[in-house]
Amino acid sequence: MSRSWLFCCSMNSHFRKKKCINLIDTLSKSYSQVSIAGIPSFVKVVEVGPRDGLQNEKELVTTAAKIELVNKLSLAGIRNIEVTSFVSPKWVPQMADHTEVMKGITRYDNVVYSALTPNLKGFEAALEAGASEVAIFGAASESFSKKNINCTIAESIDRFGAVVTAASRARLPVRGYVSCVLGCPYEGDIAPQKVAQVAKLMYDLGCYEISLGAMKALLAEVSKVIPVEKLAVHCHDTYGQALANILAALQMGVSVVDSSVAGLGGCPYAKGASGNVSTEDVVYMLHGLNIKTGIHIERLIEAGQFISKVLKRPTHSKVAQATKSSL
Ligand SMILES: CC(C)(COP(=O)([O-])OP(=O)([O-])OC[C@H]1O[C@@H](n2cnc3c(N)ncnc32)[C@H](O)[C@@H]1OP(=O)([O-])[O-])[C@@H](O)C(=O)NCCC(=O)NCCSC(=O)C[C@@](C)(O)CC(=O)[O-]
Repeated sequence: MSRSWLFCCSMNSHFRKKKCINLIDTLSKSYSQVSIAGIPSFVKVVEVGPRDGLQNEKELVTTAAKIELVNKLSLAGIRNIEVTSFVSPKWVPQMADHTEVMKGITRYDNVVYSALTPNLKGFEAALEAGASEVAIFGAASESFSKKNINCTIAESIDRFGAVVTAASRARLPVRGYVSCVLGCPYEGDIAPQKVAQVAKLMYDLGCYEISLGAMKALLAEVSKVIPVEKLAVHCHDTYGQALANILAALQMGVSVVDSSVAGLGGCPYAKGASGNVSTEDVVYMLHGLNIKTGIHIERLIEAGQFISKVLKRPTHSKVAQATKSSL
């Protein structure tokens, strides 16, 4: 397999571009002989790049570039895109243009355009701007909750309750995030039982899906209180373990994976947390496992190249790097 790859990389530029993409497909298909028991046949990929990926950028990314990124991701076949967050611009200046971005994107019927909403004020603005889904975001760590949304876990559940009630009235689905599921940058280890407790509170409020950092022990605990088909995994690649965790989660029956194009991202209130796992690498692995996603990897790589150029930095996606080095 690696020999074919090297061969591909030594071909002339135009031919190489097309060929390498084809080779990605060929390589992916060749994995289809590898069967792993219990993994799902389709995975829903939730693209968080425009929100989680960009929120921590110091230099303001233009509204036009954000809109173009979302449009490119829609065209790449992504069906769930987290477009922005309706949070305080004093807390996250990069997301201050949430309304313009949400209103400026081209909408496709079969794509869900979601936004983070920490409280009722954020929810009302997201609804007015046309979000098709919202997400509330809590934490399994008291310290992180305080740093990130300026309230205790118990207070956050009260605020989220108000958002879920309003969303239900407006018939908008609500997704729930639990941060710090594999440890907290301020508190260190977090017990899986604590994660399960917070996840259950959010699930009981009415979230249709709960997104977690992945890991076997953790999923075993949370899936005791929430059906596994209602769980999603949201991995940052801080320790280079994201794909391994995602694979472990797939084997445990999880079929929703969050990721960020070009591996953009990091939470501004999580010290040292590097980017999310890149969507290109996740999709490449999934296709390699013969799991369907509906995503066109070539267009996805182009979307990643677009935003990396805007940010003037190389992509973090290994698949995009490998493809680019052969262009
Ligand atoms: C939650 C608050 C607002 C509380 O912040 P606060 O200061 O406690 O809020 P407040 O209710 O006291 O209001 C203070 C000011 O904020 C305004 N305000 C109040 N709410 C909003 C709103 N929704 N939109 C816009 N403005 C708002 C409000 O109107 C007021 O304005 P002022 O009178 O001073 O001019 C703040 O802490 C905040 O915005 N935090 C967001 C932090 C954030 O976005 N973090 C990153 C996302 S989480 C993440 O990345 C993790 C995740 C989800 O990806 C999963 C993972 O990777 O683990």
